[in-house]
Amino acid sequence: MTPPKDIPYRVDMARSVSNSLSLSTSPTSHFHSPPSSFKDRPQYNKQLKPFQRESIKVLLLENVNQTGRDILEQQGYQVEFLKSSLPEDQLIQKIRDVHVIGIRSKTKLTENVLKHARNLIVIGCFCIGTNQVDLQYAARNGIAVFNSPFSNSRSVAELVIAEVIALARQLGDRSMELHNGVWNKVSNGCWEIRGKTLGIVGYGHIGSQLSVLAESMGMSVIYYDVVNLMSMGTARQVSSLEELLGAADFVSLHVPELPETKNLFTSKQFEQMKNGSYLINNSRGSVVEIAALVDAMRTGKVAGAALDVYPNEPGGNGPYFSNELNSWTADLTKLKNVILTPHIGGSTEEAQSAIGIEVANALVRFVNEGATLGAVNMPEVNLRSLTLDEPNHVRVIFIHKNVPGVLRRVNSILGNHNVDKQMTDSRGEVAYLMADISDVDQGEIKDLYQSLEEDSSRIRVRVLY
Ligand SMILES: NC(=O)c1ccc[n+]([C@@H]2O[C@H](COP(=O)([O-])OP(=O)(O)OC[C@H]3O[C@@H](n4cnc5c(N)ncnc54)[C@H](O)[C@@H]3O)[C@@H](O)[C@H]2O)c1
Ligand SMILES: O=C(O)[C@H](O)COP(=O)(O)O
Repeated sequence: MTPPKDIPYRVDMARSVSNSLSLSTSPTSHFHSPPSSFKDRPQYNKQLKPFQRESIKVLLLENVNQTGRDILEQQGYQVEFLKSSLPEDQLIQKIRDVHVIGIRSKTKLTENVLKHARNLIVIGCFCIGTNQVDLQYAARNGIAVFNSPFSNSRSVAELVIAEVIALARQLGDRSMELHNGVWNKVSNGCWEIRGKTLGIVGYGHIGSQLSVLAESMGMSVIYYDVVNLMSMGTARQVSSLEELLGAADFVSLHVPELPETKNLFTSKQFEQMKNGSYLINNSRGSVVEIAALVDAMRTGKVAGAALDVYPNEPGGNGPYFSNELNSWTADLTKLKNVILTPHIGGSTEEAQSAIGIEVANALVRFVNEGATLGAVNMPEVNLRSLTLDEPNHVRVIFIHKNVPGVLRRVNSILGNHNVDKQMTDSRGEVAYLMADISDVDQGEIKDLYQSLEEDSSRIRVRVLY
């Protein structure tokens, strides 16, 4: 593995550089050991060096909204912005030096990519889903991951409502025909949605929002979820997916990508659906086996489908939706009453603007203050504002393996100073300690840092001053 060059310390713009220590890496020092085993990593071999906010390098992929870019640039960070995601080899090159990366649903931050990220401290998913990131690997290497849990939920729910009506009225086909000069006025197989039953699979942020909208348009709503939930309005939770499929005229999927939701819909589930019902998938492409859907539509079992997500999706805009990407593409695109959209469920001005603000602010709080509130892979730890303007105040962040004896050792190190406040929490194998300490002379910061670095439980140390 490649060595880390810098560990981002908080930059205190008010402090003169001459007051600060500096951190540089020897060419022989190294980086994280294979995280799964938490093997001892070679120790960092460096001198403390504070760097300015301007030292923080941020890579934003996939056209992250301007709101998020503005927030990060206003901090003085170096922000590189790209409109699309990157293939793995290019991503590995780019991720080597950055401290922060912002992505959306396309960029795969696998172990193979992350192990090259020698300076990375935080990942921002400017979307809801985090399935594209190896969250465990990131946590075990002290890399926090943030997302925006519900800023695009309403946008997705509204799209589903549009799709329910569009499928019921075969709008896609009629529009396509007229674009091709064909007048085809039909009522056969076209329906009102009033009084029809919508079956929602996954009743979380999006599913429950959809429930409210559907009821307000006169639909009956049933839902299936693996947890017991409070129903919105007069919606009713059913006890099995099979029960839902046997009763719903429209089935809409809103589950996350998980091992349990992979191919949740295969020929068995299509068989269980009502004759002439409709399927809508705005969740993840892995949830539906498309070849089975194609079969179910050819037999007429399913009367229409709207898909926004696919097993393989292109990394950027262009003529890439072909059989090369997914072998069933040609079959699917020939079917009648199939609405295909390019993963735009959350793509509205409102959603993208809100996500940009939410995730960028979380990144700034983490980089500048170490706060992990809202992190999806780390314990949530926060302390009230830093008092670094006061002389000799330091914030210590110690991300470590969740094993016995660490607090005793760490507190004996911190106890040489005055611990003003401290918080620690753990999540699985990883624990996060944050402490504000005073009575620390500038000359003592290096020793403090190195003592923590040398602890066998250490995943990552940051000293903000
Ligand atoms: N198309 C898009 O642009 C778009 C936009 C936003 C989100 N999404 C996708 O939609 C998913 C759902 O979003 P959300 O915000 O509603 O998530 P959420 O976490 O709020 O809700 C998901 C619900 O699914 C339930 N669930 C999990 N496994 C299940 C299973 N096997 N069977 C039934 N229910 C199950 C959970 O208990 C939870 O209630 C996201 O994970 C994301 O992948 C897509
Ligand atoms: O997870 C999400 O929020 C959606 O899938 C949207 O992803 P996107 O930001 O890549 O459009």
